[in-house]
Amino acid sequence: MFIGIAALVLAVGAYIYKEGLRPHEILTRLAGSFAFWGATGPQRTITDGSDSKASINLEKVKGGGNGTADGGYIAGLPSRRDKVDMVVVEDEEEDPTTPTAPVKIELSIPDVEVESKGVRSRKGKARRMPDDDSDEDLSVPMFPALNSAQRASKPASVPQAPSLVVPGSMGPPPLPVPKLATGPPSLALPSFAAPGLMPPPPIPMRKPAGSSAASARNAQYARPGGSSSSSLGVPPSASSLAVPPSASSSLGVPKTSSLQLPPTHSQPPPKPRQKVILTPGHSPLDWANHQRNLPFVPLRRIAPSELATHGARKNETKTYWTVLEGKVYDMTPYLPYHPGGEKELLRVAGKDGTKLFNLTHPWVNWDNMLRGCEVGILVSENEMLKKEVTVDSGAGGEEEDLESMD
Ligand code: HEM
Repeated sequence: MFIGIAALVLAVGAYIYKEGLRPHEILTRLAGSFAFWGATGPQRTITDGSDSKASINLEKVKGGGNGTADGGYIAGLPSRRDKVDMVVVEDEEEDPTTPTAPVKIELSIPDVEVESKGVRSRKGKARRMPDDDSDEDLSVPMFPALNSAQRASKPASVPQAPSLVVPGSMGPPPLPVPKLATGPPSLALPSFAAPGLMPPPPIPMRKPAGSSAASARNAQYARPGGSSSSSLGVPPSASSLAVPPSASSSLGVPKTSSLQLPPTHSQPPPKPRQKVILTPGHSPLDWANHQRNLPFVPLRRIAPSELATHGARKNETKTYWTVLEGKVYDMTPYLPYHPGGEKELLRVAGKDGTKLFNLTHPWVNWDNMLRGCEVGILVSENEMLKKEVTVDSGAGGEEEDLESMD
């Protein structure tokens, strides 16, 4: 009896020392302990009168002299917390001071959301709660509570039943957690329980290629025969980082190097700029000023045959026309202002230049730039013939019809 009391006092002292409790905290916990031990019979029943958020925090108060590592019984510390943190069950046969009868702790908490993860014995082995009358996971979490990494590695807990029974002698099967020290009582905490010595979080594993949405997106860039860039998840834009063949050969990089990204043929290599040196006074700003001073030309219908007479060759008119999206422009005054040079501009003289224009510089606002150069709209030969018939029959003027078409 005396030894038992001494051991109890030692355990309490060690517990207070370990927890660094202040006097008022000790009193609070003691009060909780008395309330817990005040239960009668071998079964300890803790009932929270409230109907929600009631919980119990069970901690060891008696046993081998330290808080968690070696022996001792459990102190129930009812509190208003949301979770049951731990239930530590003593191995009865190792502590002669405790009754030999199995001790059952029953928590009767109606309508309480209790999250429990497991039961840890005095030797540190976590035990699963035996299947109760329900198939829910009733195990209580170990103390200290699992860290986020440990929680993540466990299956999600299910809501707890209002009644929680912890048999003292017949514990649930052990959980795969590190074993606690079983030597003489000491204040040494197990590695996973020591503050600041929590196991590091698991290293995030990179998902295998092909399983993620990103790799699925990259799959569309994969070459037909399959390429290393798709399996590595390298976006096609990264191909610009590849060593060009000429450089790699001069650097002595073997062409079959696995480090070299495969060449992509999705886009042709960019052409070097072909801007010409314009004669002074022919800058874009000069053209803007010059365009304002161009004489107004009444718009009219123009057939392809007439357009062809304003081509680069066999041109007696000495004016050069082109068509952009159905509009006929006399680009003669613009020739010396064209940043790409007269020669390039004359490639579309006498024909529709829309396609070549858009292939070269689709960003250029031709409609604005050539507004003063517009001479008419392109119509087919048939339409020109019809119109001539109409004009001959005296049904209105040609220019009026063109305006109504606009
Ligand atoms: C007919 C109306 C055209 C207009 C109003 C026009 C206007 C322009 C303008 C404003 C630029 C400078 C673009 C810039 O700096 O970003 C330019 C550049 C150029 N244009 Fe045109 N252009 C025309 C037709 C053509 C055609 C038919 C060709 C034939 C391929 C052509 C070939 C070029 C070239 C090679 C450049 C130099 C591109 C560069 O800066 O690298 N242009 N043009």
